[in-house]
Amino acid sequence: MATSPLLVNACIGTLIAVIALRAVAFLADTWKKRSLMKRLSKQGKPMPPFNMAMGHLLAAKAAADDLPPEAHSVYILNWLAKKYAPNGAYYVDFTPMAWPMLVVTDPHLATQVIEHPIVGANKPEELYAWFHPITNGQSLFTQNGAAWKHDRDYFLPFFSNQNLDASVPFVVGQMSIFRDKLREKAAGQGSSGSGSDLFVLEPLILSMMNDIIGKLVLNADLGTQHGSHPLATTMLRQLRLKFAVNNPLDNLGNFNPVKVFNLWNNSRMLDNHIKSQIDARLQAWRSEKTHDEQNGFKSLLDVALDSYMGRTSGASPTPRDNVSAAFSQTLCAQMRMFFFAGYDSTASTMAYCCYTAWQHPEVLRKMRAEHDHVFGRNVDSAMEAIGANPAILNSLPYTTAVVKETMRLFPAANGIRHGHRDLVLRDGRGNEFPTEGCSVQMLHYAIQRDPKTWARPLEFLPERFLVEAGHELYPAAKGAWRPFEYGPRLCTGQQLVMKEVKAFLVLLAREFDIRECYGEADGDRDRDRDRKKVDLTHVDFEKAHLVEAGAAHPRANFPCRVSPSGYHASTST
Ligand code: HEM
Repeated sequence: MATSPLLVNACIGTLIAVIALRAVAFLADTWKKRSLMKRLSKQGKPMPPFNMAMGHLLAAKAAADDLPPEAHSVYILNWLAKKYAPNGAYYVDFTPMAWPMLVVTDPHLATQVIEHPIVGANKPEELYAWFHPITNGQSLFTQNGAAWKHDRDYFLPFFSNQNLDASVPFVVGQMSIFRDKLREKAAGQGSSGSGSDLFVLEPLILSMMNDIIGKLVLNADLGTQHGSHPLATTMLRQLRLKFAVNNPLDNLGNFNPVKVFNLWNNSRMLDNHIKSQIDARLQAWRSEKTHDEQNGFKSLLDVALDSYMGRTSGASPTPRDNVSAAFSQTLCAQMRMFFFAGYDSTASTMAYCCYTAWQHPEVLRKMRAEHDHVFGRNVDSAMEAIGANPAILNSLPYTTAVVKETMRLFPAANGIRHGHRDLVLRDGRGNEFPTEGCSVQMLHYAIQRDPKTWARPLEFLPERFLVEAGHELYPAAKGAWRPFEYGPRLCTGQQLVMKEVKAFLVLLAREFDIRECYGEADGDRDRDRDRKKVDLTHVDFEKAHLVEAGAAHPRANFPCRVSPSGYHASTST
């Protein structure tokens, strides 16, 4: 049957109308944002050179051109801050790549943000689109108000110290598998005779963290340290796609239909995996009704199902017997978020600890001595000791300082809030920074390397976290160290992270020597570039500078060689 020309015309007409309407809405929105920046610019507020057509995109391009090719966008913001934010904050508008922002690089101003009763608790709406490929729905990262409080209550019991400590034996068990892999590498003694063959460390850490978080969050045995698992590989593929381009001007790639399809397809696969795990845990929950309570820790998913089904919630007198479709959808998005948040930034922090600690022999010496002191000289028994008594991890002040100093220099994330007309930030000299109409981005990288706050800011000095106020190394401002942010929206996983990273260092520090091999790994890259050297000036000369891959990660996945440290042999005399 021939299609009616009228119908075809109607379809084409509708399509054109939809496209036109979207274009008009887009232009109106861009105009509104540009007008705000123009007004702020006229008021003399600090910002890069502005024009109505391009906003600050040309300034971003100038910054990006000055940076190594893969550098994380925090370096663009930091580069602009050095030029345009003499008083600790500046405005930028990268629409349509990002939304108008007040970028804060001063801890006093950041403290005003998170202490504000409205702004301190509110995330910008636009963040939803950023997280969408990862979560496919609202999650604690993006929710606000009653919805955020309501959902958060499902998950908080998981993060009790008691439950986290109960998970530690499992965590160290997975770390031991990772340790065995490093032993194999170290025993291999590569062709150079100076440690293992060159390899990239971060994927091994990511697999370990996948397995840990798969269990802690989803009660699933992913086994990625022994082989691949579709949940982990799909999440990784999704992150790679999302961050395939990191020059702000290249982000137009998001309009590429193939990329859009692949993002959608990965998202569908992630939903299927998580939903089947929710169903599996629901079945387990039902059958456990007639069995004993679980021993040990409870996974985040089990905790949430418990709360929802009314089993542990005094608020709901009548226990439910099934999950609603709406709750299932919410839970799926939250689980996707927790899976990502749980493994990605922690793995990055662990890789950075290997980069920082092993480059500083004196730091390594002190950390090893602390481990000897707390665990005795038998390296193998330390993990058992931690499993048997997780609280022992609280007796490691120097190791804690190493982790904190690493997170100061290489923060995996940032803090962001939604501005409000009631909040105008004020610095000590009376400069004012209205927040209405902007997201307020607290740039951890800049705040944590600010020379006004930190003595010798680019040096790796764990001692700064051990000295008293008044000491030269003591940070000169409250809120200067904020990798987990502060206030009501601070990181829910902070305690878990600290336990995991400290255990990780106890596992590695005395047994291995780890040598970063960026120079060697870059040999090929530099040859490809006709030996044109990559300029590291604006990434503070860090070979392992941050790149965008979910959370911020060390460039090139941290190429290194490992070898047995011979530590105890050398200290036994
Ligand atoms: C090194 C590891 C981690 C770092 C550096 C980190 C950093 C952060 C930061 C900076 C925020 C606040 C964002 C903002 O203020 O806009 C945050 C929020 C959050 N983090 Fe983490 N995180 C880490 C690991 C984890 C882990 C292991 C989990 C859970 C398993 C987790 C769960 C969350 C959640 C749920 C939020 C949102 C809190 C809320 O708004 O209620 N994070 N994280």
